[in-house]
This record gives sequence, structure tokens and C-alpha cells, in this order.
Amino acid sequence: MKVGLIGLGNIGKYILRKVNIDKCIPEAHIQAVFMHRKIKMKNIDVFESFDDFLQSDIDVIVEAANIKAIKNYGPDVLKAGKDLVIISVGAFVDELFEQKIYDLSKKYRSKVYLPSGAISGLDVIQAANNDRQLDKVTITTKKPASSLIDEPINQERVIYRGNAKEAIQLYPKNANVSIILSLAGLGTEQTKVQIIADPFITKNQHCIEAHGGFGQINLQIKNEPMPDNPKTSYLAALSLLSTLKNIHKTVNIV
Ligand SMILES: NC(=O)C1=CN([C@@H]2O[C@H](COP(=O)(O)OP(=O)(O)OC[C@H]3O[C@@H](n4cnc5c(N)ncnc54)[C@H](OP(=O)(O)O)[C@@H]3O)[C@@H](O)[C@H]2O)C=CC1
Ligand SMILES: O=C([O-])CC(=O)C(=O)O
Repeated sequence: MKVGLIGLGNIGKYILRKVNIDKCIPEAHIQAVFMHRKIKMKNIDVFESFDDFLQSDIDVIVEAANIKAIKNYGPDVLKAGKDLVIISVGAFVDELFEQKIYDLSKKYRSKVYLPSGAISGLDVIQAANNDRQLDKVTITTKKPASSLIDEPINQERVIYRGNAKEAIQLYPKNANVSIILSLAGLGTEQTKVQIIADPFITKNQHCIEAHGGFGQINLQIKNEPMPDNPKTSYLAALSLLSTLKNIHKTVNIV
């Protein structure tokens, strides 16, 4: 599997190291990286031109950049018939973008993979929603205060209460989880979100509560942060790696 990577920040560097150096996925190799500024790397093609990147010898493209980048480049990836893995799932709050991705992937038979990222429980939410057995979904994200606000605080503070549609506009680097949860379940308007800044914690915590005809679920996950970007949970990078690993599997746990 020849992989192209968009973005070489915290998650991108992790994926590059795990795939090309540690050989975690024996059949995969990252052949090319697209960056919006020039850098040189050993043994890998770095492109500043997206067209040249797209035309290089790659068949799967992994986005590890940001919402703006995937909105700009995602549709062209699908038109080129390449498969696409998206971690900045917040882009799907834009319904026109979402529709475009569905239409193009169908038209060009390109597959799109959306990793579970920094949360768990999407299997339950998706299954329950199938037969309208899901009534309410809430996610409470609690992060170290410095990841969410600039001013020092000495007690936890609820900085946002509302829905996923609004949360991702206000916190595009912290609320991607609310969008993948919305896609699996009740949509961005019905998925309730609370974001809390806490000066006393070091882990990124997400608490998902849902109920309906299926029963109820309460999930709490406490994620280690990535060293270079503590806003991002280590699990998000692991989840992306796992998605890549599973792409060509013939037997899947779903
Ligand atoms: N789905 C989920 O659960 C989660 C999703 N995320 C999302 O994953 C994404 C990556 O996270 P992370 O690695 O921590 O972020 P970083 O900010 O560490 O890295 C992003 C990288 O992308 C580069 N970049 C930005 N714009 C472009 C562009 N147009 N073309 C190419 N490269 C670009 C940046 O370069 P430069 O610095 O030069 O601008 C930077 O190197 C973010 O959108 C984040 O919000 C994070 C955690 C969980
Ligand atoms: O990494 C996390 O814990 C969640 C996050 O930043 C996001 O969803 O955007």
C-alpha cells in the first residue's frame, strides 16, 4: 500500500515514524508527504504542489493537517480515484462538504475512512441508531485548561455548552470528536456538547452518555496527550494507525 500524507505535525510525524521506520504495517509505506511549506527529508518525496503530490505513485492518502486542508484537498483526492483517511472530521459539519464527499466517493469508487479518533463507543451509537433506538447523545470533553483557554484559572470552568454544530466552529482543534459522534448518531444539531477547562488534570477526558430503546451507555476515556501537541490525544494517532492497518484486511471487527 503506497501512502501519501497531508500534514507533518504531531500526528503526521507519528504515523510516518510508525509506518516507515518501525514498520508497524508491513505492507504499507509512506511514499510522499504534502506540506504547505518547503522542507527536505531523506528517502521521501515532499511536495509543495498538491497536483504533483496527487499524481505521484500513491494509492491511499491520509489527512493529518486540519479542517481547512481537508476541505480544500479532499474532493480532488476522490476525483483522482484514491482512497482517503480523514482525521480532521470536523470538516463534516459542513453539509455541502459531507454531501460532496459521499457523491464523489460513489462516483469515483474511492473509499473514505473516518477513524474513531480520540473516543470510543461509536460502534454502540451507530448500532443503536440503525433502528431509531437512540434518543439522546451527549459528550463532555474535559482538557487541561492551557489546551482550551489563554488565561490562568484556579478551578474548573465550563467554557462551552451547546451542540456539536456550534462546538466545532468555536473549538476546531478540540471538538472533532463531537463530529464523529454526530456522524455515527444523531447529527450535529442533536448531539449535545459540553467543554470544560480544568487546571488540575493532565489527560484529555471524554465522557459519552447515550440512551434510547437500546438501553444506555456511559463511557469515560482518559487519554494521554501527545507530547508535541497536548490538545491532541495519543489515542487519535493510534486510531489513525489502526485504520491504516485495517484497510486491506479481509476480516474486520466492526
Ligand atoms: N478526530 C479526532 O478525534 C481528532 C482529530 N484531531 C485533528 O487532527 C489534525 C492533526 O492534529 P495534530 O497532528 O495534532 O495537529 P498539528 O497542528 O500538530 O499538525 C498539523 C500539521 O498540518 C500542517 N498543515 C496545516 N495546513 C496544511 C495544509 N494546508 N497542507 C499541508 N499541511 C498543513 C501543519 O503545518 P504548519 O504547522 O506549518 O501550519 C502541521 O504540521 C487536527 O485537525 C486536529 O484537530 C486531533 C485530535 C483528535
Ligand atoms: O484529541 C482529543 O482528545 C480530541 C480533540 O482534540 C478533537 O476532537 O479535536
